[in-house]
Amino acid sequence: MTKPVVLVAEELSEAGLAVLGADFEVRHTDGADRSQLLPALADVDALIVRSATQVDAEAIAAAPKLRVVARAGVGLDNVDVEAATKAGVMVVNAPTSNITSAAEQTLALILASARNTAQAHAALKNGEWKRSKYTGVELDGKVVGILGLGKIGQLVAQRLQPFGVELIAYDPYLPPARAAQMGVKLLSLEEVIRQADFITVHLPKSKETLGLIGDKELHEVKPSVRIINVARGGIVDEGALYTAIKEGRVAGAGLDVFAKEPCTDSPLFELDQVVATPHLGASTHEAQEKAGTQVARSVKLALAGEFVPDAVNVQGGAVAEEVKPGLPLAEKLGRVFTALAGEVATKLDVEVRGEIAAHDVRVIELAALKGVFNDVVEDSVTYVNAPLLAKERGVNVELVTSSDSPLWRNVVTVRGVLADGRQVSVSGTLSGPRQITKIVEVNGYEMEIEPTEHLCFLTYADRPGIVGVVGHLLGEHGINIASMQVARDVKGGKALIALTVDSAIPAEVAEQIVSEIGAESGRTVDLED
Ligand SMILES: NC(=O)C1=CN([C@@H]2O[C@H](COP(=O)(O)OP(=O)(O)OC[C@H]3O[C@@H](n4cnc5c(N)ncnc54)[C@H](O)[C@@H]3O)[C@@H](O)[C@H]2O)C=CC1
Ligand SMILES: O=C(O)C(=O)COP(=O)(O)O
Repeated sequence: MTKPVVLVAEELSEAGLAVLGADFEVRHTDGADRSQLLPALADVDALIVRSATQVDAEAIAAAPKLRVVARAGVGLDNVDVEAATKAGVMVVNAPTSNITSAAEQTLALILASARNTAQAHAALKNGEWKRSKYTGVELDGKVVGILGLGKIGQLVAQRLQPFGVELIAYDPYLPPARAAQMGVKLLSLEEVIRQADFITVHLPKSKETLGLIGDKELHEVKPSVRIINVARGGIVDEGALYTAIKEGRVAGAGLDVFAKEPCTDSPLFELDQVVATPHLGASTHEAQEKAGTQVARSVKLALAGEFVPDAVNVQGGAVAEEVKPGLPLAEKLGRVFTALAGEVATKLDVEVRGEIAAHDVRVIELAALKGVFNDVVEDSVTYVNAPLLAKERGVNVELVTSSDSPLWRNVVTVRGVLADGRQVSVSGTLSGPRQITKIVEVNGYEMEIEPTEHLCFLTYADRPGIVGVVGHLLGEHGINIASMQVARDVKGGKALIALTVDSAIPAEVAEQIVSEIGAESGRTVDLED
């Protein structure tokens, strides 16, 4: 059997590679070099990157087998998550792996900026003993403004507390009470900018944050302000910062990140007030070990078809052990539903009843949707793009849960309303100690069949002789019946035959059966992949 291919496009820790182990074919490439990256993507199942590889729509299109993109770190601004989602590709990151390192790097740059450490060091190594030129400022008693009080912003706040600073922050998405618990006062961006002696940026790069600190803002700061950016280049406009420092409107800056990286020739590097590092926030042994092992674990889970807690483009929370067996069941029910419906429903309810409903079962809804669209679209359908496909087709999906399940311990139902108002439903359960998949209801008829690869459902007017005709016609075409069940609403009313057969029933045979028994509907379902 060929092993899944994992393409490592940037440096990954030895510990991360060790977690991948021998079950995968691990290949390496230089992700920053497009001429290497794009051809290398042709047959890979997983891609591992850091910040230097642009995983854009072009890269995703170049990887038809790709199932997961793993970012060994935090920022996902180099990954087109939307394009990945459309292609059904899972995106994961390692959200806590390097936050301590990034926070410590922030402290290093705040202190270095306050005390001119780097500049004095360079001068001394150059044979210059200059003391007054490098007179700095204390942190004690100063106001530090944190932009983005998320994971790293909070670690920075904690670490700054003992320095005797006053902490203020701008983060409209954080409850003020949470900030207050940490001794941080939440203010508007304008107030933070006006009051701070140090401004430290810990925002994600997005349309809203790009250029957030630009020329206008840099005209409103205290001239003594020092600006630190260990988040993403471009959130502080580099041109505006250069001019502000040159004009004495900003006292200094500590920069780890740049709008375009690698960056070796920024005009900012000419300024003595600027201390800069080449995106080293996450570059510690500890952070790299954590990032490498976390993403390697996620890649393994993703390629094993398991739910991945760190996936950023899969809805739903952690999956309880009790819920896991329900996933293939729900997927199968989704496929049977589409075969029965013959079209995409306008309204779809995924009902989960019984003991498992006590858990977070949102993933069951995903699995059902995956099944519903499996035979509808050409592209591969995954937990990632299934909700998107439903949305694109205007299907109104609802998850209904209830602890009440009178007949079965747990039962999952996929119920839909079609464009002409018809209702279609199929329910299933996992039965007995061996947890055998059973279909227990179709369109309101109770039954108990084991869904094998080939199924057939016939609805007709209840009368004698039908089973014989169906058996005879199938026999004539060499199709062996594995099981058959007949259910009806009332004697002489509407009846349903559910069949499992050993080989696919060709369309013309199904049509012949429907016509000979005058069936209201006949649906065949082929569940093999
Ligand atoms: N220099 C380096 O090597 C590293 C840089 N980073 C970067 O640090 C930044 C922060 O990372 P985390 O703290 O882990 O992220 P996070 O998601 O935990 O925190 C971001 C905070 O920003 C806030 N926020 C988001 N959009 C906002 C907006 N438009 N206006 C105001 N606030 C907004 C959020 O509410 C959140 O509290 C990211 O840009 C990440 O890429 C992360 C690790 C290492
Ligand atoms: O994790 C992040 O967001 C970082 O900026 C770290 O980037 P890196 O993995 O060092 O290229």
